[in-house]
Amino acid sequence: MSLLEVRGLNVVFDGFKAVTDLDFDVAEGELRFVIGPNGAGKTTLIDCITGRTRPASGSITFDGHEILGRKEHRIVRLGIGRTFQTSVVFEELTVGENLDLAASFRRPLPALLRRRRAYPDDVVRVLETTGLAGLVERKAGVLSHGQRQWLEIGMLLVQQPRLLLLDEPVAGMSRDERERTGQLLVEVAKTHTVVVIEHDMEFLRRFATVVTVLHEGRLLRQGSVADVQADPRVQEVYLGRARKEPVDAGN
Ligand SMILES: Nc1ncnc2c1ncn2[C@@H]1O[C@H](COP(=O)(O)OP(=O)(O)OP(=O)(O)O)[C@@H](O)[C@H]1O
Repeated sequence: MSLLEVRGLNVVFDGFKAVTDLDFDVAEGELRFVIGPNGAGKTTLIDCITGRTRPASGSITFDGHEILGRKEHRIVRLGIGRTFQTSVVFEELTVGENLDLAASFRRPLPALLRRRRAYPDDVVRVLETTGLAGLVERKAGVLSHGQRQWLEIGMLLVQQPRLLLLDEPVAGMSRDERERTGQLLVEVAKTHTVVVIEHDMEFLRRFATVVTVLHEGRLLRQGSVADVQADPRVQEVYLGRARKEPVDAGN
């Protein structure tokens, strides 16, 4: 049984079919990449999984339980965390405070109200995983773009989700930042299941194993990076429509 199973998903916005008959499976421990040109339905898929958008029909099970129709905060509590394309950090708080606040989601109220001298173990662990330990007292508002993205991933990790859904985590990053992010995702995927929406083909070639390609709300292709790049339909979709980044067959 897959950790996440999407079956026959259909999403309609004012008569426009954004997602059509989509099946999508992710096994526990996978690091899965989802690509597709603008408007392919990638974010809509994540919105359905997280309870933000209600589909017209279909089924989504997480660990065998139907989650369609559940409220967003209940889905978070089941262990599904997501990042957004826009940032959600508190700029006036430090890196440590942002993580502590995110972690407090799992703590009882008395622990929240008590002033602590040191950060709790889960926060310290995530500071190390994300490479932000040296910036713990830095205000989030002055972080670089990459550091801010790592903080957001950290804010998910302290909530101990089983499944992380990341929406374009390397968009706007420098080459170095992309490399570090890829390594972070590989590290995170050792203990979590991770689904990453990403356009950057170089990043995919470097870090992806299985890639799901969506196009106009449907599953176009799923396979290894090499399979996906060699598929003429995928090339057509990217070369013919997106024109942003050709999917070349070689490397
Ligand atoms: N709330 C909404 N109301 C109406 N149409 C919507 C809504 N949300 C998404 N859409 C439409 O549904 C389609 C799929 O959008 P979605 O954001 O899922 O695409 P995407 O693959 O994530 O694209 P991008 O790479 O541009 O983020 C698009 O045509 C979009 O305009």
